[in-house]
Amino acid sequence: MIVGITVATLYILRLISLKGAVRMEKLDCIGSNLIFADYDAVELAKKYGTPLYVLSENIIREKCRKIKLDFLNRYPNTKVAYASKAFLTLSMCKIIESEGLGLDVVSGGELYTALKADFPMDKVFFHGNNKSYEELQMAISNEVGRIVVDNFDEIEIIDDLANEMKKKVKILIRVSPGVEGKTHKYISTGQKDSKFGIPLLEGSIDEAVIKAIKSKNIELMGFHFHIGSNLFDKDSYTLAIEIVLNLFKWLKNELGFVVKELNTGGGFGIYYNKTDTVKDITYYTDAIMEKVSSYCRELNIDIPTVIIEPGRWIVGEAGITLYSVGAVKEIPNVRTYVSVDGGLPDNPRPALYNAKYEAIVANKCNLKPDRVVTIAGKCCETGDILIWDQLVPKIERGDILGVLSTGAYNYSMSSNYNKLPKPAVVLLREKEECVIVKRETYEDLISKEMIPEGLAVKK
Ligand SMILES: Cc1ncc(COP(=O)(O)O)c(C=O)c1O
Ligand SMILES: N[C@@H](CCCC[NH3+])C(=O)O
Repeated sequence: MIVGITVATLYILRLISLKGAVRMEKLDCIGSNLIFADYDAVELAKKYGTPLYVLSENIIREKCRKIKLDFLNRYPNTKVAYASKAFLTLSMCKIIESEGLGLDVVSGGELYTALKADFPMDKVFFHGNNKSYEELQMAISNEVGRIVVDNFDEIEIIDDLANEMKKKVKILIRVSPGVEGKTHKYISTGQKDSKFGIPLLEGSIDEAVIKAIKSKNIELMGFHFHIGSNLFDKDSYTLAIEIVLNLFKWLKNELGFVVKELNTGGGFGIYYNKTDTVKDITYYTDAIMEKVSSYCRELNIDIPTVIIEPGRWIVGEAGITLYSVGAVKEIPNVRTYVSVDGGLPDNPRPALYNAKYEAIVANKCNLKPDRVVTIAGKCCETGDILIWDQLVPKIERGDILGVLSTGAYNYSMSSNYNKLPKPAVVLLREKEECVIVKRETYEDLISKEMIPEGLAVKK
């Protein structure tokens, strides 16, 4: 771990940031090397190889603590479940558990990871728009805190399974409020035309609610919505809250049913690049809590427990990915491609969502960026471009590139396309770094493959 920054370095940093290279928060520069969360990025790359996912435990914990301070401690009857799809390993479960937060899981595999990490099951929210019988059985037998039901069918299946297993299952019903998130189309979920949740505007919700209330095996605790991901405006949350609270009012008046919980999902935006105007967490949470309490008062209904489910906000900025630069190809008057030793398989977000990242040349952070290049991955795909236009200093084979804000939905969405082994994940701890996921080997890549006898070629 590195301690102390020279005045000269700070001056250079200020110069670089003034030139608009990258936002330098959590980043420093000592000599020529990039320091991320107090660790020398070049040394990490040397020690563990590249590509390498690097995650700062301190930053994750700071985020958890901020959420506790600014949300849980300020508002009674609130809960936070970390959306584990953003990044989930056994170690991450331990961090989240020790910070006292809950966990949102969305598959048998995520639930299995939480179970193996001994995560308290009563703090787990089990999501999914197409949970299998096996997954539901797994969730019910392990007594997860809440199953977040996505469709009418699922209520019937849970009812039957709970009856067989002699369990009483606490559920939330996920609704789609008909509010579109201002984000990439592929990560907007709250609109009417969505595969997630029961549409509120169609009346089909009444049937689902009545079915759940009537079941002796189910306890309907409340409702859930998630409008979308990487949102920078609060208005979509408050609009959705109004719509869902009207349902609460209807349930109270028509069925005498008092809703106890409202889960308003995740989706709080983070810093990826200079164009993002990042908001404090309180921008969202204060608006959510203000709307819930004022609108409940207006409707004369009880204020429910409010649950939020941030994923990216907790882990996204805690991660960087380190790559080695390989081929540099200049096409005069067109562009310069700088290829790195990873790409789409370790970060599919640029290709999937046109996500815009920023990078810094980790072994040359003291040099003034003076040219614009395109950072390409090594996959056999034209679309495997990590960053289209990145300002860098002179860059060449052997340089180390750090791509920022890769803590969320990079490792968790990684693949072995082109049979590239997945990178290791290194956790930067208070005193020393630890490998929390080993780098895959070529042997790992074929470890599950089998050759049927008849295919053997005689030699
Ligand atoms: C139901 C649900 N909750 C929470 C999240 C977390 O989203 P984010 O990581 O953007 O906070 C997601 C993912 O989009 C989700 O689908
Ligand atoms: N995978 C998405 C977020 C999750 C969307 C699921 N509701 C992303 O990388 O931004």
